Amino acid sequence: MPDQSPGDLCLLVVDDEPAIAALFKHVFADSEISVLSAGTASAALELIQSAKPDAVMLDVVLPDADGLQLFETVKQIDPQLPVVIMTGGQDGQTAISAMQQGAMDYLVKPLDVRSLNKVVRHAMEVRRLMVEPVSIERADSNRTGSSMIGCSPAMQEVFKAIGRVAAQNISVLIRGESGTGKELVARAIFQNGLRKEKPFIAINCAAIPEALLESELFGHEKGAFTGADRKRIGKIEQCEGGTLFLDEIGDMEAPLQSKLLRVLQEKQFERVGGSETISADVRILAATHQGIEKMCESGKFREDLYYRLNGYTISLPPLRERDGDIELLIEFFRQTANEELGKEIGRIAPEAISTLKKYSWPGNVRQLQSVIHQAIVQSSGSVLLPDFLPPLIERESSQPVLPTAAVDTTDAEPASHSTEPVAETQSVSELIARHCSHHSATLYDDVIEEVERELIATVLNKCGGNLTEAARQLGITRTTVRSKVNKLGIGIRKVVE
Ligand SMILES: Nc1ncnc2c1ncn2[C@@H]1O[C@H](COP(=O)(O)OP(=O)(O)OP(=O)(O)O)[C@@H](O)[C@H]1O
Repeated sequence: MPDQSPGDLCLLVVDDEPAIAALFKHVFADSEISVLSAGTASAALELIQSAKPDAVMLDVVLPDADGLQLFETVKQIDPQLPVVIMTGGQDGQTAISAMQQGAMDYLVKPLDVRSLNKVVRHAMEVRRLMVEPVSIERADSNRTGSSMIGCSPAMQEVFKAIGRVAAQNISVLIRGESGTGKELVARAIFQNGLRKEKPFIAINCAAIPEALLESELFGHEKGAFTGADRKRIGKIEQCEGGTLFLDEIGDMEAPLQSKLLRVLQEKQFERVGGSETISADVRILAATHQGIEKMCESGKFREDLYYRLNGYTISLPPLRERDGDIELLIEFFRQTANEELGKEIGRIAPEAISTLKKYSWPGNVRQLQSVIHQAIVQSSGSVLLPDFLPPLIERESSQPVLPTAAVDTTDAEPASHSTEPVAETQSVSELIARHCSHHSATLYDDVIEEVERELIATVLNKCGGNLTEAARQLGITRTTVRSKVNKLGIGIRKVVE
């Protein structure tokens, strides 16, 4: 078995054709994913128990067993292990049966590197969401998984609410601005719920175009629309008995809202283009950063669906309203960034902490995490000084505090905004020189990330925070702009969709 470092992910490829395993080994050669291979079902079962892979690629035809039978056994050993079925073009029915039995996805041979890469990375993320424990308020050094930190009264209420609601089989609506920790809450509910041994599937409704979202959720029959050359099993069917997390539910369009309502009320649905009624036993957790009540008033969101989803609501406060949490989170992210980057920044200078505390954190915890990470990348020495913080933080913190009404709030109408580029005006060569002077081992990623952050913030600023217009000017989709804003922790006071 290859050496595996603790943070490494492990993929098991089960196929009797050595060329297939060789292809996977080649594709992930320089990555954090180590590839193990098995040519028979019995070898696969042994490796699943001994090496505990994070995902399995499974050929349906094996010399000593039928792939689908093996899949059933794998499910009994570990029902949360994502399994991707690999089939020849003519095995369509097998792939469908596998999906109905709960396989995560399938790939048709000959495999193409792009879709293989995408499916494997998705499987790893699905596994992470299911098994990475979310511990509440424990930031100790033996941590494995994500911690949810917070000592503020508002977060204490959130922790209590998670405890109250997790073991009840009801829908939960999780509300809060972007980056406040909604996904963490969803995972904590799942992990403490009655369905914790069953799958947890997350779907970001804003990240998938409407037409695809319907078939992603409900599946489709062959010929349901142009391009539907095979029957497809949707996430609701795959998630049978489990928990489905619908992130950004406010972005779901009306026809889909009706279909989802039926799943909640009658526990039934039909695949796109199908007439067979399928029963659905899923617990729905939904999240939104939008003012759903206003969307109900304006007819954009079905009121009956809102009431159904809102069996219980957990509202995450924005970071700027969490007294005491910023210091805890700064310390937590200092430790995690040190571990991740192999740095030894022992403490954060009191001036830097006070600057960070004065900032309004429109991107919430995600933005704070990104700022600390970025500052630690750039720091030399053992103390993080204010000089290593992005200029925007210093600039805003030295100004009088803005009234709360001027910043983005979940229920506010899209209005005025203020999006600022993160870095001071500088030439690209200055930016590169600055990064080079930190002798980082992630120079490429650091520079590209800063350029991306600067570019997107500048264009958004120019477009008055209008994501659609910014996307048009940048030549990328609105979904991509939005996910970059989140990922890069770009501070926006107001997003205009
Ligand atoms: N209380 C917390 N303690 C530690 N880390 C946190 C906390 N809240 C959020 N985070 C971290 O911040 C990042 C963003 O959290 P998460 O994705 O859960 O936010 P979100 O509200 O779902 O965002 P979005 O609406 O943009 O999807 C994650 O890396 C998460 O681990």
